Amino acid sequence: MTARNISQFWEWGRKIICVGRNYADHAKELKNAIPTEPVLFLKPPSAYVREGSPILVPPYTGNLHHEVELGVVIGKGGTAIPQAAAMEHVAGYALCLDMTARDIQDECKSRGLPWTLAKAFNTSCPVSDFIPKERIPDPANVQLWLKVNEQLRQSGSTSQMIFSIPYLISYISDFITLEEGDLILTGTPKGVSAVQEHDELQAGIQDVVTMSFRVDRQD
Ligand SMILES: CC(=O)CC(=O)C(=O)O
Ligand SMILES: [Mg+2]
Repeated sequence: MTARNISQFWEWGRKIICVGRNYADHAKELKNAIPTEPVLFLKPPSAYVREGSPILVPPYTGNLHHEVELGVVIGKGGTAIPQAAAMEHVAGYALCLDMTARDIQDECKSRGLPWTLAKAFNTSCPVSDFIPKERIPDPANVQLWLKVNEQLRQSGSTSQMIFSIPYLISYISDFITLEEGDLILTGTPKGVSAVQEHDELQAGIQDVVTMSFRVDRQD
């Protein structure tokens, strides 16, 4: 059996745990309350898409939004991980998009239903190459950006997060055991907006990584 390599964690079939409303400026732009505890939801591993393949607009949405986010790749699993030990469980990072069918999410919210079809569809998690932990020595202070057709839409620092990465790892692992290869999406800063078929998205983490994706309509 060939050994698995964490640098291809998206092929492992592990969980994607997403944190919502972790930036006050984004919570405000969507007129959501500032959370007092992390808001969590999941994407399946089938949500991953890599550069070279398109982001597909599901046929049931008319308002697909980009959300650029720092992803944290778990290298060592655990349950009830104390905050003080949380960073020992991190193998590295990835730049991610939390693609969101905003119209469907709004409808689900108003009807008290889960966000699954708004957040967990195929290609809803574009992901960059794996970034080893050493390349981002201070994940609490890196700049994320996203452009649509060369126009800057999102730019924000992870220093604006409401809940820190150690807090999130500890909080999540109290309820959901973390496993090697899991990915945590840590929330998006303000500037989310709609994308259309044929748009070109580019995103980056300051001088660490960039990635590009084309948007296509799903047949
Ligand atoms: C309202 C949202 O879609 C929450 C979310 O995903 C975020 O990043 O914030
Ligand atoms: Mg998000």
